[in-house]
Amino acid sequence: MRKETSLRVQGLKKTYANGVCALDGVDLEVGPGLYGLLGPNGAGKSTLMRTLATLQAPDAGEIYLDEIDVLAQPDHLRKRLGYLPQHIGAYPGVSGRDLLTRFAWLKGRTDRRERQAEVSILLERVNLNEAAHRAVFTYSGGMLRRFGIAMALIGSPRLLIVDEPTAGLDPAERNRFHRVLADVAADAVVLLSTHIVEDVESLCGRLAILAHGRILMEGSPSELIGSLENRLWSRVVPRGDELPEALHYSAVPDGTLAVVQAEASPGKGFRRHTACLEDVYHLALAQAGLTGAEE
Ligand SMILES: Nc1ncnc2c1ncn2[C@@H]1O[C@H](COP(=O)(O)OP(=O)(O)OP(=O)(O)O)[C@@H](O)[C@H]1O
Repeated sequence: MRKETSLRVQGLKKTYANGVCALDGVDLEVGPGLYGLLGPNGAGKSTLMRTLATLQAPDAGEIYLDEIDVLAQPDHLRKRLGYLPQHIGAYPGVSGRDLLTRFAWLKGRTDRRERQAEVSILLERVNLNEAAHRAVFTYSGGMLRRFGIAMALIGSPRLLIVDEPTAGLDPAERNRFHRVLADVAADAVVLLSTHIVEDVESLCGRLAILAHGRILMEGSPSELIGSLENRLWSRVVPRGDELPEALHYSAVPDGTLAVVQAEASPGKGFRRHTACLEDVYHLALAQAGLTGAEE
């Protein structure tokens, strides 16, 4: 039986040459299953993902995979890593099966029969069997993302890093993609970076909220949501009326829904609001003195 994989990060810091501090002392502990990394644009998610994938070095901090020091021994992680970046390049004319076969060869699958068998299993797993003969550049956005997962899964990685995978996917493709990820997470550590709160709420056993290069909150969706129980109120403010100060606002057909954090009702027209992960996300940003997207 495989030993359970775990990833541990301590005090990770990264400041780019232009002076932007993208990681400001990140601590994380991630076990098997799907772990969500949620944060606004510019929070430092991709920097953290690239650093964990050993594609760039941090200025300070430590990364351990299964108690092995990754910065001292990057090959230990690389041999066990599957990485799906934000963008997959285009490969004109090459079919899905051929491209995957080439990547398998590059990853050291030198035995032809084993390579072919692994490629077939992966195409099946991401539901691309029927499109395997088609050129990859004809794939839809969703098919491309699933193809990316198949590429990342060559060699059965124990750590899969997935950077903002569902942007631009229609609901059916998003669901298909989620099922593939959940299936992979059954026996690997999957780190999913996104700014789509619903993806994390429905998929991830644990999550961290990152902003300005710092972890603001960490826990399971139910723990984090539970901490807001009976503390939220909401009111639909008709269009044109003055908005109350609120944790966050969203457009609804009759005007604007204002969600407020308060121990007792903040005023006329407010009702108890059932907390969801989006409320937690906004609270984390508000407590850090931030709102929505960062400059
Ligand atoms: N190579 C780089 N050189 C200089 N600054 C960079 C570089 N890469 C990222 N940054 C800056 O570092 C900060 C964090 O960027 P990063 O891409 O890690 O955030 P993110 O959370 O992935 O954002 P997004 O959701 O928009 O992709 C941003 O302010 C960004 O402009």
